[in-house]
Amino acid sequence: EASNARFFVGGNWKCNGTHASVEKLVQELNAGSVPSDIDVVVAPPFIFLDMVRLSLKNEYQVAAQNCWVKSDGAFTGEISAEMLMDTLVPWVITGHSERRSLCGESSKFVGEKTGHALDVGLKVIACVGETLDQRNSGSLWYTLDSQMQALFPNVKDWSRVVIAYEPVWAIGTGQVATPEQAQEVHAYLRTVLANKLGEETAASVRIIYGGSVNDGNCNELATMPDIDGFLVGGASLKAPSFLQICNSVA
Ligand SMILES: O=C(COP(=O)(O)O)NO
Repeated sequence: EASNARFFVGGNWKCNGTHASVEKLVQELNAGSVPSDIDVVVAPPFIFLDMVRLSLKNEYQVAAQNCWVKSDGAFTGEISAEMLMDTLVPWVITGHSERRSLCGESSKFVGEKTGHALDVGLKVIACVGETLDQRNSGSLWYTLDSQMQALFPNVKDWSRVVIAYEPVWAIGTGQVATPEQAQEVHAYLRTVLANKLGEETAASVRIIYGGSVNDGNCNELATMPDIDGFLVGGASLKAPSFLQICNSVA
């Protein structure tokens, strides 16, 4: 049973970086300090994962931004969960909305991928979130519920899962969800978990918010009872902002 820190802050670097910029970012993160009682996990592109894992100080952990749904084999271009375990990468992000939209990943596929990653031994940040159309057309709760229900048949060990709520309309737009909007969805996700797993397990699963988080809006968001941290995109590429966000949740 993983003994999880109460709060979790992830940094999703997405498809960004050069050796030089990654080296600089790692140096700046190593020069900074983060609270010891939170999990801080950065997700570089695959090609920089080993370099970052080896050069980041122990206060930080690393994640892959994705992995394949099956074990090693004839899957050209894919990286397997087994390879991540073998290279000592403990975390993986699954179901990011950019992969759902750009790579056609269905909730069923994300559920299977999440289950496989956990079965292999990884810890998973599983992403859910609605588009603006889904929110405005009244299918917000249906969308979130179906994304969550796809996880349950595959996930056996919820102690190694973090749920990231990332409204698509807030990702990369500067239009952050209000604390009330985020709390409303996080509370709903907590209820979905409780209905399936019981209150105790539901309370132990970190539900983190992502979508235009920055050092100016993180403090108010962090005060919400069901927001257990963040999954930060753009602001995670700037060490001062990311460090400020990490220190806002403690
Ligand atoms: O996709 C995101 C959020 O990105 P931004 O912070 O750039 O909106 N996290 O995984």
